[in-house]
Amino acid sequence: MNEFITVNESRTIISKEINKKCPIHEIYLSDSLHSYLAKPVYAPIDVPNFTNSAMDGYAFSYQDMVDKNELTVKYVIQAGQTELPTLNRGEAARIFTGAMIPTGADMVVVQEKVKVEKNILSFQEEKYNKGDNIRQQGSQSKIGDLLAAENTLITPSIIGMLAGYGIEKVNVFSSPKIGIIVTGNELVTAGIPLKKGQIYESNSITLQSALKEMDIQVEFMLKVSDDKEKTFQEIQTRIPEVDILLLTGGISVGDYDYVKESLEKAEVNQLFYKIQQKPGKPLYFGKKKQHYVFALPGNPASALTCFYQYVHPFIRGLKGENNIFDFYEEARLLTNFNKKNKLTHFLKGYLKNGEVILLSSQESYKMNSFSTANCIVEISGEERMIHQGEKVTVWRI
Ligand SMILES: Nc1nc2c(c(=O)[nH]1)N[C@H]1C(S)=C(S)[C@@H](COP(=O)(O)OP(=O)(O)OC[C@H]3O[C@@H](n4cnc5c(N)ncnc54)[C@H](O)[C@@H]3O)O[C@H]1N2
Ligand code: MOO
Repeated sequence: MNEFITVNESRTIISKEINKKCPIHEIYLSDSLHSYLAKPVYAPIDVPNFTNSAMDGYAFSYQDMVDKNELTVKYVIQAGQTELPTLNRGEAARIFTGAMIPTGADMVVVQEKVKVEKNILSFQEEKYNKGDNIRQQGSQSKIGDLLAAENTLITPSIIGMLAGYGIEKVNVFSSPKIGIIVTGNELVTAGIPLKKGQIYESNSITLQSALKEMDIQVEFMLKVSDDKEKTFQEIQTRIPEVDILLLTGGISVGDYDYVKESLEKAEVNQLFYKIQQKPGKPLYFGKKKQHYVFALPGNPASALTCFYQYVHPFIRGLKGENNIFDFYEEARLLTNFNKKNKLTHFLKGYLKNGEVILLSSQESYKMNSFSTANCIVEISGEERMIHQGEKVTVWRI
C-alpha cells in the first residue's frame, strides 16, 4: 500500500503542473464564455458615462422645489438624447429612465408622485430629497478602475458587465487540445451485436461529453486492441498531437495491460501512478515535454470519477484557474457509511439543501448510480463507521 501516494499528494503534483497555463489569445467578448481572463480588464470609460435618470418623471432643482412649490415643465428629455437644454430657475423637464440629467436639475421625482396640469408641476408629498432617482456618472466605476482580474472565469454576467463598457475583445487562455484512446479487446461499438465476452465501449463517449461540457472538442477518439506494439505505436504517435492524452483501460497489472509499459517506452515521465483511493487506484499521470498523459482505469465509473477529481481540475488549471481543488463544500450525510479500509472513498451522491444521500451501486463497473448523482462525496481517514449527520466533503458534478 505504501508505494501508493495519497489523494492530497496527487493533488499537489497536479497543482504544480499548472504553473504554466495554455497560450494567450485575444477573442471577441461574445466568444469568451467559460474562458479565463489572461490579462486584467480596466474600465475604458466611466459607467454610467453621464449622470442620468433612474425613473420616468420630472427633473428639476431641489432648491427650486423648496422655494416655489410649483414649476413649469418646459422641456422633454428622452433616453439617447445627446443635446440638452439648461434649466433656469422655476423650470422642470419631463424626463425618462436613462435620459441625461440637464444642467440646472439635481433630482427626479417619479411621475406617479406629482401633479401636472397645463405644464405646471406641483408636489403632493413632502419627502423628496436632493439627488433622488439620479444615477451619477461613474457611480458603478470610474475610468481606469479594475473590472475583472486575471484568471477570472468569464460568465454571462461578466460578459454583460464588460459589454456595458463597450469592450469588444478580451485576452484569454486557450483550451488544451485533448485526445482520447480507449484500450481493450472486449470493446464493441454501439450498433454491432455483442458476442458473449464482449461489452459496449462507453468510456470514450463519456469523456467526450464531459469535455464538451467544458467547451472542448476532442482532437481524436481512438480504440486500440490489447496489443503491445499497437498500444505503444498509438501512444508514441499521438502524444505530440495534443496537450493532454487521455487513455482508459490497460493501466492495471493484468497480463494484457500494456499502457504503463508503452508510456515508459514512449519516454513519458511518470508524475504519479496509483493513488490510495477507491475507485481509481491505478490512475497514472505523466508528462513528455509539455504534453501530459492521464491513463484512467478502464472501469467506467472509475474513469469518470478520476476525470472529475483530477482531469477536470487540471484542464481548468491550464485554462487559467488557480485554485483548482477549492471547489468542494460540506454536507451532512443522510445515511451511515461503513468505511472498510483506509483508502479515500469517492462515492456517488445526491446533494440537496446541504444534505447528501449516498446512492446504492457504488461499484466501479456500474454506471447507474452515476447517472442519478449530482455530486461525488469524498470520505478519507481510517476505517470506521461514518454516522448519519456527520459532515463530509462533496464535489458537485
Ligand atoms: N490483480 C489486480 N487486479 C486489478 C487491480 C489490482 O490492483 N490488482 N485493480 C483493479 C481496479 S481497482 C481497476 S479500476 C481495474 C483497472 O484496470 P485497467 O485500467 O487495466 O482496465 P481494464 O482491465 O482494461 O478494464 C477494466 C474494466 O473496465 C472495462 N472497460 C475498459 N474499457 C472500457 C471502455 N472503454 N468502455 C467500457 N468499459 C470498459 C473492462 O471491460 C473491464 O471490465 O483493474 C482491477 N484489477
Ligand atoms: O480503482 Mo477500481 O476503480 O476501484 O475498480
